[in-house]
Amino acid sequence: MSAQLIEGKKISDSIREEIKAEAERLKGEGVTPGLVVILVGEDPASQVYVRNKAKACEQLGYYSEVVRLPAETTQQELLSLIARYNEEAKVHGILVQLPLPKHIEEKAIIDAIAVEKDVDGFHPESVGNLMIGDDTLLPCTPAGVIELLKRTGNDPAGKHAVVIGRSNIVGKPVAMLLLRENATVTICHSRTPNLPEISSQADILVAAVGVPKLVKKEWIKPGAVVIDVGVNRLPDGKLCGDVDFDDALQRAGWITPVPGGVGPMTITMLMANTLRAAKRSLA
Ligand SMILES: NC(=O)c1ccc[n+]([C@@H]2O[C@H](COP(=O)([O-])OP(=O)(O)OC[C@H]3O[C@@H](n4cnc5c(N)ncnc54)[C@H](OP(=O)(O)O)[C@@H]3O)[C@@H](O)[C@H]2O)c1
Ligand SMILES: Nc1nc(=O)c2c([nH]1)NC[C@@H]1CN(c3ccc(C(=O)N[C@@H](CCC(=O)O)C(=O)O)cc3)CN21
Ligand SMILES: [Mg+2]
Repeated sequence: MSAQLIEGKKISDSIREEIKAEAERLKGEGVTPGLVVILVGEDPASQVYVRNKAKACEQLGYYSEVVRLPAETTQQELLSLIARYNEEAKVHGILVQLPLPKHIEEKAIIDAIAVEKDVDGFHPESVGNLMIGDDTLLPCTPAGVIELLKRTGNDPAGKHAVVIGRSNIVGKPVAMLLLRENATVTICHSRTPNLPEISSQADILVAAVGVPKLVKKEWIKPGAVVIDVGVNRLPDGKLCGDVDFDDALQRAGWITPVPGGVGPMTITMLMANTLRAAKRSLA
C-alpha cells in the first residue's frame, strides 16, 4: 500500500487563481490589496519565507513592501513602525516575521498590530474570535491545513484528529479549527507520555513539532490522513518534515510532502487573508 499524495503546491496554485480573480475585481473598485512583511535580523529560514511571500504578492498583483531591519532594532522602533503601518491606507495586512530577536517581546509586538490588519491571526482578539467561533482572520498555517483536508475530500467531521504540538501559531489554532469542523480532537505535546499510542488512534494526524522524522510508521493508523506541518533543515541542507515520510508512505492513506505540502498553503492563506482585509476596508 502506498499513500496518496496531498499536493499542497498544486492545490495552492489553484486557490491562487481564485484569489487573483477576486483581487482583480477588487482593483476594479479602486482597492489594491496591500501587504507589508517586516523582518528583523538575518535568520536564513525567515529570509526564504519572506521572499516567497513577496513573490506571491507579485504574482497576484498586490501592493507589497518588505521591511528588513537590523537585529539591533529596538522594541520601541519596531512599535513605531507598526503604528505607522496601522495608519497606512495602502496596507491592509501587517506581518511581523517570527521569531524576533530575544530583546524584543513578541507579545508587545503582536498586540500592537491593528486587529483588522492582523493577517497572521495572532492578535489576542483574533485568537479570541476563533475560540468563540466569530468571524475573523484565521491563522494561515492552520487555515491551510483545513483547506488541504477539505479539498482532498477528507472532511474532519466525525473523525478523531490528533495534533502533535501546542504552539500558538500552529498546534493550538489548528486543534481549534478541527474542533470547529466537528472532529474529536486530541492535543499532544512534549509532556505526553504515550505519544505513539495516541497518535496511532488518529484518523487525521497533524504533526507540528519541529523534530525531523519524529513520526514513524508505527505511530500511524492504517489509512490515516497525515498532515506534516514541520519544516526542518537537515545538516545536508535538505528540508524535511516531522514525519518520516518514506516510512509513513507505507501506512498512511494520504500524506503531505515536505516541501510542497503545507508550506505553500500557508502563503496562499496569507494572500487570502490580505484580500479579505482589503475587502473589509471598503465596507
Ligand atoms: N509549513 C508551514 O507553513 C509552517 C508554519 C509554522 C511552523 N512550521 C514548522 O512546524 C514546526 C512546528 O512549529 P511551531 O512554531 O509550532 O514550533 P514550536 O513553537 O517549537 O512548538 C513545538 C511544539 O511541539 C512540542 N514538542 C516538541 N518536541 C516534542 C516531542 N519530542 N514530542 C512531542 N511534542 C513535542 C512542543 O511541546 P511543549 O509545548 O510541551 O514544549 C510544542 O508544543 C516547525 O518545524 C516549524 O518550522 C511550518
Ligand atoms: N509572523 C509569522 N507568520 C508565519 O506564518 C510564520 C512566521 N512568522 N515565522 C515562520 C513560520 C514558518 N512559516 C512557513 C511559511 C512558509 C513555508 C514554505 O513556503 N515552505 C516551503 C519551502 C520553503 C523553502 O524552500 O525553504 C514548502 O514547500 O514547505 C514554510 C514555513 C510561516 N511562519
Ligand atoms: Mg515557537
